[in-house]
Amino acid sequence: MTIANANTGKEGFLNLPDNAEERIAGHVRGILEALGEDPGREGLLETPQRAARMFLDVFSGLYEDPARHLEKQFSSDGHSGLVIVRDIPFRSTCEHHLLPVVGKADVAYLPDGGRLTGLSKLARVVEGYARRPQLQERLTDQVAEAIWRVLHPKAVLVVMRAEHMCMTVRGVKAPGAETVTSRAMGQWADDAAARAEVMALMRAG
Ligand SMILES: Nc1nc2c(ncn2[C@@H]2O[C@H](COP(=O)(O)OP(=O)(O)OP(=O)(O)O)[C@@H](O)[C@H]2O)c(=O)[nH]1
Ligand SMILES: [Zn+2]
Repeated sequence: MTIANANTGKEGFLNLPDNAEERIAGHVRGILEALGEDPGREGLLETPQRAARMFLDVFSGLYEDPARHLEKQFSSDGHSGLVIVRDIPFRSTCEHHLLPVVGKADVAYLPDGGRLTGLSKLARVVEGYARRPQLQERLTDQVAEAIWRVLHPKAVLVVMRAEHMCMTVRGVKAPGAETVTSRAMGQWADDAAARAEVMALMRAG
């Protein structure tokens, strides 16, 4: 499915616009010129094209549906306990400043007696949504909602911890400040004690 804005819709993704790399490179050249730099000097000659490839790489999640990774499912063979994959590293980009966000995600779900997905698929979903201009809150919601929608579990909990370079290299300059966001769905949204238990397991040594 293709929709107008991948980050305002709950599902879907964009088509890569025509000549995207060339157009981005032209704008990067314009930024360098506006800064008073000389885009013709040796060190900057290939920078517009290189930066364009970088943007297309870090925003590649706009052009895919990350939830599709969860469609690869298999039988739980009777396992009815929860599944946690923790400390999944991710890199995203804050949509306000276009600076990196670097962090870790803990993803947990309680299978509904039947289907499991591959562990790596949970990391692929995080990666896919992270590769968009993001708010950490929206990223957290998108990962939780994709698992809820595709796997139909009894419960989902996603916790993300990240450092925002826009708070580190500029502005308030608070290196080391960590932003923590969470989204619980299903049983864990309603049951605070169960949610606390999962959070304790996420952090257990
Ligand atoms: N809620 C939320 N805020 C974010 C995220 N990433 C960046 N921000 C914030 O977005 C805000 C943008 O605020 P503005 O006042 O418009 O921009 P600014 O003048 O550059 O703000 P300062 O960073 O305070 O200098 C800042 O407070 C950032 O810290 C995020 O993932 N979630
Ligand atoms: Zn920012």
